[in-house]
Amino acid sequence: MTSRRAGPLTGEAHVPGDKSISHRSLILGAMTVGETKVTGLLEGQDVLDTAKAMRAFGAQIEKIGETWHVHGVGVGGFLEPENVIDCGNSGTSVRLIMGTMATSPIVATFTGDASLNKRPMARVTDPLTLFGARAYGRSSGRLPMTIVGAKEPMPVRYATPVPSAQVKSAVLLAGLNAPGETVVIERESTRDHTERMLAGFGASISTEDTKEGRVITLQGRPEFVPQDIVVPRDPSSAAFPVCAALIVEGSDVLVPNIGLNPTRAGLFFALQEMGANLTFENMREAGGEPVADLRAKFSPDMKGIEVPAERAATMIDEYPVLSVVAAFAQGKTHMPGVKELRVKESDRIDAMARGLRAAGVQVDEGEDWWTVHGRGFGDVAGGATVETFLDHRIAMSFLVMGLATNAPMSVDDGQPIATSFPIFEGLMADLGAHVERT
Ligand SMILES: O=C(O)C1=C[C@@H](OP(=O)(O)O)[C@@H](O)[C@H](O)C1
Ligand SMILES: C=C(OP(=O)(O)O)C(=O)O
Repeated sequence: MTSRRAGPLTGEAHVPGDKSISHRSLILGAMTVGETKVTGLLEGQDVLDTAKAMRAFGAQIEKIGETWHVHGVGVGGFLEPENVIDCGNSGTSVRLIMGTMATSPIVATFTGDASLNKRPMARVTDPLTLFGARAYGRSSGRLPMTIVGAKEPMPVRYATPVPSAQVKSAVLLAGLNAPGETVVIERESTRDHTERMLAGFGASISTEDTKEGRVITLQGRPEFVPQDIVVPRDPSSAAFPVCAALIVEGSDVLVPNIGLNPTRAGLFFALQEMGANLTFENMREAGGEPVADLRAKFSPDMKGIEVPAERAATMIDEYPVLSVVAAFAQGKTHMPGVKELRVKESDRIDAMARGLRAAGVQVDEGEDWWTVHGRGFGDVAGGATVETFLDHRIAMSFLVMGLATNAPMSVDDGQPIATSFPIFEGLMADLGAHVERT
């Protein structure tokens, strides 16, 4: 796919439902006897892979009109799947589902695509073995992997060694079918959708900020109550039209109804610190989460910033597109504390650095940091074809970049965009962007 400079971006961008909340709606619905109804579900491939997996464990899931109906089997009621569970490109699917089944007396084998089969799974299977589960994967904890669920699970107290909502969630979901109290301690707070949604389904869960970090305590074997869930729109998807509007001359784009949970909204504060003309309109509460309409306007005078390391977890998926905006700002944007970017769908520091350099932007990097040397508006060459390594966020970031570079930008593979943002191409075209299949 190729993108190139055109007129201003204008109008409203209705981005799809939140990916994290969509996965959790299906998984928690599958663990609940009765009917959970979900509207606004992200129908990206990652979430569809979670739906397929939940069916394999015994849940009934169907879409009628605009509503997804989930009939679950109850906590501890999972059936043993008859076949290998293919989670495609989705780390969230495989890690959360491994946790969910690890305390049931069943066996399941998981696999994924070439990207997912390279990603580390020991971070999840290490705590799951403490519950009594066993894991047999490829060397260094890679998929394909078989999990033998614990017959008599024990509750667990676990301090997560990496800042990861997927690890935290896997442990909490496993703790649902262990008798007694499961405790997760995270030094740096990560997205808290699992905690909020577990409470919504009726689990007894509490969170306390201590000097050890955030301590989350869950009582096992709850009686879940089916829910009606309205999924808010995804701030991680909103990032793309927002950042595009900031760098395309004359733009003025409204991105309505975006969830601004503080554990997710770090990018927008970083952009404001850079001097972006980005405002939150109509701030309100929906489903217990802060929500706003984002208005982004062309911002030719942005400056590079130091992004605080402690903010990393609140914007972890947004660094690729932030680095694109940074290329159009004056001065350096330094991004420390981001080692986790190296184990996403691709090594995102490496993938972005290669593409940015090919487009004429200087990037310095270390194991857990990187710095983009901004060239200022109007002075970014572009004209490169970039390898995306099966990573949707790399593909979308460079397509956004090409809307403002002097020469067009191309990505070798636009296919992965459908994992999280299947309507990206049409939505950008409706705003006036030139994004084409090549
Ligand atoms: O829990 C989740 O829904 C997610 C957690 C994050 O991953 P990590 O837990 O690996 O940081 C994020 O990158 C991913 O897109 C979704
Ligand atoms: C990291 C991501 O997803 P996952 O870990 O679910 O593959 C992402 O969507 O940017």
